[in-house]
Amino acid sequence: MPSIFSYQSAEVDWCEGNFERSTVIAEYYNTISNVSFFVLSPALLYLNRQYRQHRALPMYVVSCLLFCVGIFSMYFHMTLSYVGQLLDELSILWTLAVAYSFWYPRVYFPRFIKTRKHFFWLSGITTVISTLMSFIKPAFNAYVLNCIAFHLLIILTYRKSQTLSTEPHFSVMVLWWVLAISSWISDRWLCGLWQAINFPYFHSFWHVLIAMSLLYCCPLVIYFDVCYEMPSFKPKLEYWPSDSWPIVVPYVTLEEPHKQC
Ligand SMILES: CCCCCCCC/C=C\CCCCCCCC(=O)N[C@@H](CO)[C@H](O)/C=C/CCCCCCCCCCCCC
Ligand SMILES: [Ca+2]
Ligand SMILES: [Zn+2]
Repeated sequence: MPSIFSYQSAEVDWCEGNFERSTVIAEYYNTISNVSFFVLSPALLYLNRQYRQHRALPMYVVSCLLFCVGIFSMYFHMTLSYVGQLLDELSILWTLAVAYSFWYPRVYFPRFIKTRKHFFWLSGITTVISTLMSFIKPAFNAYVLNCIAFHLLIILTYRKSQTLSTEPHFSVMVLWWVLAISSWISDRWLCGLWQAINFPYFHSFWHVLIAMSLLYCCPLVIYFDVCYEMPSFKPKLEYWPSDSWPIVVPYVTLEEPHKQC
């Protein structure tokens, strides 16, 4: 019986051929494309440094977890092991749980939850139970995670409809997310077709595209947090290196005077 650490012991195998470019890395492009997460987390911390000064704990914890997502995803695609798959999925689950605990809007708390501390406990208990359940059918976990991402998108859509000033930024985030999820589904469901045309690389595109959508999603979460939870500041979306460049990285700065959200 193979060990849970052994190569190819995972329930899923992505479309890219195994060991085609290396004898130690099972899926070469799926492994190296996770570098996107190693760029994403320091970029978030550096660009949103003004906000980080006021919300140090959430920013450091989420950035560290995103870095861990990159490490575990690399390990998974390198080995295609059962442990790798669970580490990959559980790191995503815990990152989402921590982000929800810190930033989920108070107005959408269930009726029986009165404070963020109570919400923290609710998220913690739900996540521990989900972690235990994730061992039942690991291949199913990814679909649940994508449903949580869709829920996050709905929450952000409600928030955006209340503060129209984020309009183009929001649309660009949705565009990156649609491209990302289309790549993930293509790789999962249409692998035969991509292998027939000798282009089975859509899962590595997913890694880059979901990191791009997170580059837009995180400043949006920060923007709404400043609007609703930090009344003495006014958030402003800025773009690095400059507004006029074709590809930009958004971030949030804080202005002190009156609030207009
Ligand atoms: C101020 C900060 C707020 C941040 C909130 C966002 C928290 C995001 C949490 C996790 C993101 C990680 C996603 C990358 C996964 C890459 C690893 C991977 O490819 N895993 C696959 C197997 O290799 C696995 O099948 C993937 C399963 C699906 C995961 C779904 C993740 C959803 C991420 C949410 C992104 C939001 C984008 C914006 C649109 C609403
Ligand atoms: Ca494969
Ligand atoms: Zn992956």
